[in-house]
Amino acid sequence: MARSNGRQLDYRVNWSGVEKLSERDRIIVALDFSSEQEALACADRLQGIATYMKVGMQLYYAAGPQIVYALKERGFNVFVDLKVHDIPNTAKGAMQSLASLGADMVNVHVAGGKDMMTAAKEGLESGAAGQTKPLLIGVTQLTSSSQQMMNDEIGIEGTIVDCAQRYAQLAKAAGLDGVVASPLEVEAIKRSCGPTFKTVTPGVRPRGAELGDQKRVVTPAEAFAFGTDYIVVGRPITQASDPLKAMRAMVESIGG
Ligand SMILES: O=c1ccn([C@@H]2O[C@H](COP(=O)(O)O)[C@@H](O)[C@H]2O)c(=O)[nH]1
Repeated sequence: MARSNGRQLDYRVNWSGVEKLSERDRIIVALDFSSEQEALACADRLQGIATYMKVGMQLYYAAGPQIVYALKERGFNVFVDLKVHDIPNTAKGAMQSLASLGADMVNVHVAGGKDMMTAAKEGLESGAAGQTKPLLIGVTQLTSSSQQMMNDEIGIEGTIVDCAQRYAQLAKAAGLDGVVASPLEVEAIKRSCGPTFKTVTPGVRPRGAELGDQKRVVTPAEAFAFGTDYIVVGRPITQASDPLKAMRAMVESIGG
């Protein structure tokens, strides 16, 4: 990801000029492992083909900030996916701490409300102290949630698309850079929040792959056709018998 004046851009500059980030560079690999060794072994296997790694709760709680430094040293962009959701003061403090890691993307739950998101943004800005601020992304509805679960268990009425769109508008009003949602909601989010408001979309599976706990699922090619900025893919790559082969097949499926 190229940067200018502390802003992250969707292109990078190389010897031949300015190059727009390819779809391959917009695949974020979710390193859901329980140790630094396993995570780095997988990341090293994907060197040269993957550029963006995600450190979620399982790995961060096991390996600590060191895993972020190790991935950055290897040249990867890093999304630290800790989904902060707390009172505004605590969310602000969490973001102040996270800002010093050198991550490229961090996130909060939109359900924490506008004050919490605003405080998180302030924390990130003060923690970054003049250095490049990571993208701040809000989680709308988890891709493991179904329409029925959202309505009957959580008690939110209406469709998931409407909910994701409303949460995205709230995230935008709080100054966030984008949201996590399913690719199925990207068109509605882009329509109401504009094309530069980022969408980061898990719930992506190659055709025929096991869905696991994901409920709102599309293929990588479909996700990019919906206009998403980033897809997040974990198990189809990391749990494959040959992660490099799985990654190559995915890159091929989206046209290289
Ligand atoms: O709504 C959400 C938010 C985050 N995730 C995370 O993405 C990956 C997906 O992994 P798969 O193995 O490809 O299912 C995982 O780390 C989740 O924590 C999500 O799936 N949905």
